[in-house]
Amino acid sequence: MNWAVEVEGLRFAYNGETILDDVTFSVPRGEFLALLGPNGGGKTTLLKLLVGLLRPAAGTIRLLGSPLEEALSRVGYVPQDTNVNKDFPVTVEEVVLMGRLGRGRWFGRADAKERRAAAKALERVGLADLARRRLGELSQGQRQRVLIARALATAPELLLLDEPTASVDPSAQSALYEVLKELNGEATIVVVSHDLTAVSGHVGAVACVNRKVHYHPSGTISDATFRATWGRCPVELIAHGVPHRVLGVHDHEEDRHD
Ligand SMILES: Nc1ncnc2c1ncn2[C@@H]1O[C@H](COP(=O)(O)OP(=O)(O)OP(=O)(O)O)[C@@H](O)[C@H]1O
Repeated sequence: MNWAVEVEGLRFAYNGETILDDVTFSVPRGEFLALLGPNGGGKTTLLKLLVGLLRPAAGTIRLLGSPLEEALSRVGYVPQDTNVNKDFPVTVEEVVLMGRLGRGRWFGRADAKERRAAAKALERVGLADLARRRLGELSQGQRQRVLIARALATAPELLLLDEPTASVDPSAQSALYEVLKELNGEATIVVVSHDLTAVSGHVGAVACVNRKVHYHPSGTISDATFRATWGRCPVELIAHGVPHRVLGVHDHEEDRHD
């Protein structure tokens, strides 16, 4: 099997408090995987481990068939926190170019090819008109889209996104998932999301993260896993009409939904 992500026996603790415990799962290349789970379950921590921002206490991580450090140049990462220093004088285009240029190069020296790649990435997230604007002048949702464009500009083989649509309005949200779906033709995608409706329409697989990781290749979560992850049957999490392909069939559904 050709794997995009291989995690084995992963353990991580913050200040002695175990956040992820003996986590083992693999993601095949070409997958579109959503990481779901309760607040504080460890989703962001897991992504940070996958891009080498945190080091595990135990276990191994391989990406794209190579040890993590060797693969990172082929991996794109969109972090959750898009807050920037509003006075930092950097334009939208420059931020996107930062994704493309290697270490030791200044973004002022980008050549025409790199600028075209940046422009194309901005176009894909619907921000072509804002290329010359200062990042600090943008709304949070727009900044989130700039960070996605920065990751797209590197043409990653594996793209990891941490709640990329958290501050994006509903129409831009589905547009972004369409972009991700299109990109999925070229890259394996792992996205953290709380938006089950958006997730259910687009992803192929889901993984529930809460100290452990339960991977579901078919995109269906069983009632037992839901309980193990959220600690209860989360009937209130089920948006009406969300396909059960993602949510699975719940014991109480017939009683509580009409
Ligand atoms: N820098 C840190 N120092 C200490 N504890 C941390 C730190 N960052 C996160 N934590 C703790 O680790 C746990 C997991 O946090 P994490 O952000 O990975 O969860 P999450 O599943 O992404 O949550 P959410 O859905 O709220 O974004 C939480 O209990 C959190 O308080």
